[in-house]
Amino acid sequence: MAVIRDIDKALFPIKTINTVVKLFTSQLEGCSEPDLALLSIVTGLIENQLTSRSNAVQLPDSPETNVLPRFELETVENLYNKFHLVITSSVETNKTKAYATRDLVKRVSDVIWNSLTRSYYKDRPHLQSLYSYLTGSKLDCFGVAFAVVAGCQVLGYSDVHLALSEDHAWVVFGPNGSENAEITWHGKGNEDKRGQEIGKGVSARSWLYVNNKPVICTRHMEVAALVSAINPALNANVDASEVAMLQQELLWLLYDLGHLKKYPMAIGNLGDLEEISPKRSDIPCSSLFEEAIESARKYYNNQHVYPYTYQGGYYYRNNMYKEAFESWANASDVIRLYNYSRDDEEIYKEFLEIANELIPQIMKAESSGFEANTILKKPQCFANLLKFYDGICQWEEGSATPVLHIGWAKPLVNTISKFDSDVRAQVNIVCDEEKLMKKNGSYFNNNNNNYEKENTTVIPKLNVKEQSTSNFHPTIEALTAACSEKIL
Ligand SMILES: CC1(C)CN=C(N2CCN(c3ncnc4sc(CCF)cc34)CC2)S1
Repeated sequence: MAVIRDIDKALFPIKTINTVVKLFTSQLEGCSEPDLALLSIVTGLIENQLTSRSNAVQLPDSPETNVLPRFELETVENLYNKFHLVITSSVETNKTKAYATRDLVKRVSDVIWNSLTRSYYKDRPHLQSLYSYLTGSKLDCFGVAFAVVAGCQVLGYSDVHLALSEDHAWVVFGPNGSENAEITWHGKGNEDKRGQEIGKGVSARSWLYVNNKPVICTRHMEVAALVSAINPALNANVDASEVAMLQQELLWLLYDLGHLKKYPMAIGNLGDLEEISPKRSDIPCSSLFEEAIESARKYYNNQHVYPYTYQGGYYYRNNMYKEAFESWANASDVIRLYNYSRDDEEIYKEFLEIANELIPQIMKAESSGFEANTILKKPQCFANLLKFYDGICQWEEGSATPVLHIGWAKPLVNTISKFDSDVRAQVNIVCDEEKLMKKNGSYFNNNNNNYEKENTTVIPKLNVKEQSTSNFHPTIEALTAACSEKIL
């Protein structure tokens, strides 16, 4: 029989957000390993109760007094014991080995996989927690990965950990996490590769596997992943504010304990929540977005895109268009060195929205009134715009699947031609050859981490004063030339 510690039982029935924070603190600080199953059941229970139709929208006042519906210990204990039973009854528990094996990890994945509802809408919200698994036999792709790691924790394999890219999850296991395995599906209509090693072939060059720089979680970072995966959405437009407040309080707890240092997306999630409802005046959301970028540069050799799109989105929402262009150019600087593959739809949609929705809206806003400080007069903005497009062109280069199509060209030409020729004439990008050595062995195989060395940044040197040829992708070269002849 599984046992929930007495110190945690004393916190039930849970009635306020602060009590949940105390439970997490007790798990994160008070014991050797936080109990993933317990914490996922508790957050899943609260999220599902507060985002289901039956719940009227109530405005919370504060974590201390914020009243939640009562969550009884018995409810949690029953689900907790059910998970332990599902796992221990299906996988032999005469644990002999110190480390997990590929066979063991695959068998735990099979237990979860074969107990899911036959067919259901996989992208529905609120399918990420063990509560969803245990009460509805439904999990999304992240939820399956998390359940497998929680299952391996139940079996006593402390070497099995969650590995996270920006759009996929798998596990590492064995001595120093030297082994890895797929344990869930990815995307639509793709055969799952469960049990296999992580992409060795072409997929290793796709953004989906972040050039072998995934976030490798500790148990505490797996708690950060389950908290990040909390979804406060009541519907497409409204969030349940108590759930959002709970997520924000738990992310601050994890941040203050240092467990977000190597987790850029969790820092970005906290930044988004802080922008909506600031809780810590000493740490503005803008500095959280910067921290996420610094973390990705320091620990993941700047191979992650989302830290820059978190920041770009923030600047865009706050009408800081010059800064948004710089963030998006930096995002493009990351994607340029990957090969586009069919597994990369999520980041494709991200760049498509920036290029064909956000930037055109900015150009419209900037060329409507008599903006005194318009970005249309700023060479730096034009330069970052070209860098943005050039990175996408380079992303396409050498890829089996094309990225750009005519739908990209119209907004692109429209945007470039909004800048006067005298402004465009001031721009010159001197690209660093090493940076452009795309796709040959050295960049993808070298381990010299350009971002670990202090202040060593390998980025195109931007010199907006002198004239000189640039090494743009031919498409950008042609478009820029066409602009100069005012053909467009
Ligand atoms: C700038 C954005 C469009 C805003 N939200 C973004 N995300 C929301 C939160 N996301 C995440 N947040 C924390 N951890 C993870 S692990 C993962 C891969 C599947 F397991 C995704 C993800 C994904 C990215 S990127």
